[in-house]
Amino acid sequence: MYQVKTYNAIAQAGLNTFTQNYTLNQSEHPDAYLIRSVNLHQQTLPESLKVIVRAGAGVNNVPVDQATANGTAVFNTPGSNANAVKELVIALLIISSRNLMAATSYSAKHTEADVSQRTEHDKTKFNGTELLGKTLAVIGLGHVGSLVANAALTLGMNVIGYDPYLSADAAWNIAKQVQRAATLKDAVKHADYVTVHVPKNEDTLNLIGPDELAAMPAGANLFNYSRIGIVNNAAAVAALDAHHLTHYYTDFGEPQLANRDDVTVTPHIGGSTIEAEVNGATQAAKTIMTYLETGNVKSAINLPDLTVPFNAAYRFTVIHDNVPNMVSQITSKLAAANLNIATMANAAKHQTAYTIIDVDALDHQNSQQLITALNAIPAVTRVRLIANA
Ligand SMILES: NC(=O)c1ccc[n+]([C@@H]2O[C@H](COP(=O)([O-])OP(=O)(O)OC[C@H]3O[C@@H](n4cnc5c(N)ncnc54)[C@H](O)[C@@H]3O)[C@@H](O)[C@H]2O)c1
Ligand SMILES: O=C(O)CC[C@@H](O)C(=O)O
Repeated sequence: MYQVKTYNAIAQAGLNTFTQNYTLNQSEHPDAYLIRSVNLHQQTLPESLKVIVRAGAGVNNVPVDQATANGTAVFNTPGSNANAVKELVIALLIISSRNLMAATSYSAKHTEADVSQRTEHDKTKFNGTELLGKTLAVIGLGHVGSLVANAALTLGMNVIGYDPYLSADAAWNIAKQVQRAATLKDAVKHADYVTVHVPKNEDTLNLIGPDELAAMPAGANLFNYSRIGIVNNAAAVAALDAHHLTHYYTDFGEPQLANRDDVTVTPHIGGSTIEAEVNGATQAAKTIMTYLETGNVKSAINLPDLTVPFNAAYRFTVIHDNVPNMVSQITSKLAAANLNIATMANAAKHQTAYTIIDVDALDHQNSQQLITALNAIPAVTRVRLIANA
């Protein structure tokens, strides 16, 4: 029986994906965490923990280095909530261009008689502009950014994209009418609207700072539905005070953003739709089951891709440092245990490597000794033995 610990509100429909081999929130020694936004940075990860899956995109709340040192795989659920963010950003573009916040609350301030007499007179106060023909800069063209860019094209906008790290797979998702900018400043220099869809990491902290804001034309509107810290909020507030920026929309609050008519803070609702929450939880549950039951890895944050059909009776998986001579050290332990290898595969990503070894026969004593011997190799961080179900 595998033990899963959940944090945050995880959609029940997703949790229902787990088979009867899984129990939820019943053990002090979980094999897996299924999380959303909980901050795990203050936590010491339990030794039992083999995998963390973030239902959603951002893993900045996960101590990935600590997880790697603990031999814990980290995954997210790429794209599971991208459509939800796209729809929210498109809604905000329309809200922003048509002055809809003020216009839709107009009648609440008036009596019935007022409303009937004054609407025609007051309508001029709510004049807006159209998105047709306006320019949108999309910074980051991954799961969310590509959907936003394509949707904005259908509204008749000129779309400029900037993503120096765009993967070949992601590039296939972007309509050819999206113009490619060579630099971030080039992307924003004619933009009426700028929207940021990049991961939060050391390189993207303050990605939109004073210089990038200054590069935007006067009157631009800025959207941060990625993470706090990617836009330098102090610089954004200064640009609003100088009336250089018209409005700043973000999903992430901070005291300096409160009580301003030119700032809209939504309460981190980018991925908060029923559909996205079910998608994320379902994808996360499947990822946990695949990893725990087969050891196969696809698109982990801290492990290389390695998928081997599981046809043998038993599988050893070994997470280890990416250093020379590991494969021969591992195979020598198997040879010492008199084990015949049916299949073996190894892959590396950055400082970490991963080895899968399948064997057809194994007795209990043999297996325990072998696990101890493999764990004794200094660069090894996690050894697992999986019996084929
Ligand atoms: N508000 C929410 O609730 C919500 C929901 C989903 C995602 N997000 C956040 O949105 C962001 C994007 O999510 P995603 O699913 O599209 O991620 P993704 O990994 O699919 O795409 C990110 C893209 O950013 C690009 N990129 C990285 N560094 C860059 C840089 N310096 N300049 C330009 N591009 C850069 C990458 O090449 C990639 O194509 C993440 O920060 C994620 O946490 C927020
Ligand atoms: O769990 C959430 O609602 C946040 C989702 C979002 O921030 C993400 O990174 O996917």
